[in-house]
Amino acid sequence: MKIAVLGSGGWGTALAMLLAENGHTVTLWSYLEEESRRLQQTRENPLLPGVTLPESLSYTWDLSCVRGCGVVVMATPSFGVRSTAEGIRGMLTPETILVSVSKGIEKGSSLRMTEIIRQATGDLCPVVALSGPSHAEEVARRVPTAVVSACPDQAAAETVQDLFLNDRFRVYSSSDVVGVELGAALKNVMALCTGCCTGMGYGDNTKAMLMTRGLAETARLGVALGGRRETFAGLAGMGDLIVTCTSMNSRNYRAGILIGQGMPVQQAIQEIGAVVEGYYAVDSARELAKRAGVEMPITQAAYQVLYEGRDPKTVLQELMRREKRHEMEETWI
Ligand SMILES: NC(=O)C1=CN([C@@H]2O[C@H](COP(=O)(O)OP(=O)(O)OC[C@H]3O[C@@H](n4cnc5c(N)ncnc54)[C@H](O)[C@@H]3O)[C@@H](O)[C@H]2O)C=CC1
Ligand SMILES: O=C(CO)COP(=O)(O)O
Repeated sequence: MKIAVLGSGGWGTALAMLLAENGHTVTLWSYLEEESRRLQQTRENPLLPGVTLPESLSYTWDLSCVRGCGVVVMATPSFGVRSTAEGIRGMLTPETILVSVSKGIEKGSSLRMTEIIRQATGDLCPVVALSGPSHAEEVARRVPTAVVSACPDQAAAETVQDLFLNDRFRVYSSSDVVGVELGAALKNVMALCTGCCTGMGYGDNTKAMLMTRGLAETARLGVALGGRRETFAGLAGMGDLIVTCTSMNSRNYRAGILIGQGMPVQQAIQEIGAVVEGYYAVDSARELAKRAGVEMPITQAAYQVLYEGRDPKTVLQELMRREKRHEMEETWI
């Protein structure tokens, strides 16, 4: 299969490697010409240390590489998804399958990634979300990993499942694209929160509390927006939450640690040197929650720290002092 991967950050590069190793003809598109030239010359991506890119990969910074591709993988940061999708409109056919691997919710519109792609490309092709606990650094090193391929069009989800599957990358299929995409976007917010508490010197108890209650509020929003409750117990929900809130590979978790240690938010994001999606998602998630009438106290707390400059210790104290509740009093898995 001829495949274009759009976005040569850590994740786009790791997935292009995997698809090339699965025998596909893969072109890796970079947003910046110099990034593409550097990849071609060095066959290394500094975001994936110690990894050599396969010889069979092709590189370009020209979006017309999508012409004639059976599958196009959208792997830019969430804020670049709309413009990249608009750039390939007119080069697709109804048979093309688009795969979204970006994790976020668009600022302003509060649309999920597959919704943006469908809108920007004229709703011509099926759009599959591929998500789950999968740090690029580990996938590139062939560490056994499992993800989920989600689309209401089951045939498209299964085509993508087959393309990516191999003996170190296991892919499940799902029809719950809403649940899968919201789990992906919100776990980044929770990783910023758990990182922040780690940075402030709190321990494993605090981390487990935020992860568990964070998943509860994520599922509450997801179900209100049409996702399935069970999805949040799966790879794109609990699975990705675990990997992102516990790994030093996580950009969100590491940014949270720096913020918890007292570094200003923008400086912490700069310091990470790769996209910190939770920063963008928190604003849109808060907006979605408001519209759906869903309570999301941890997301709200994250917003106050990230956008209003409030002291994280005070915000955590306020979370702890909320009115007492029954644990299972609301929608839960
Ligand atoms: N890195 C990882 O382990 C994983 C990342 N993801 C998701 O994949 C997406 C991409 O993440 P990474 O590869 O880590 O990002 P990254 O930060 O490594 O790479 C960003 C890339 O985007 C390009 N870029 C910057 N602005 C752009 C724009 N306006 N339009 C298009 N491209 C632009 C940069 O040139 C760079 O190549 C994110 O949504 C992330 O949440 C998902 C699973 C794993
Ligand atoms: O989505 C990811 C792992 O599944 C990557 O998480 P970070 O963006 O926090 O590194």
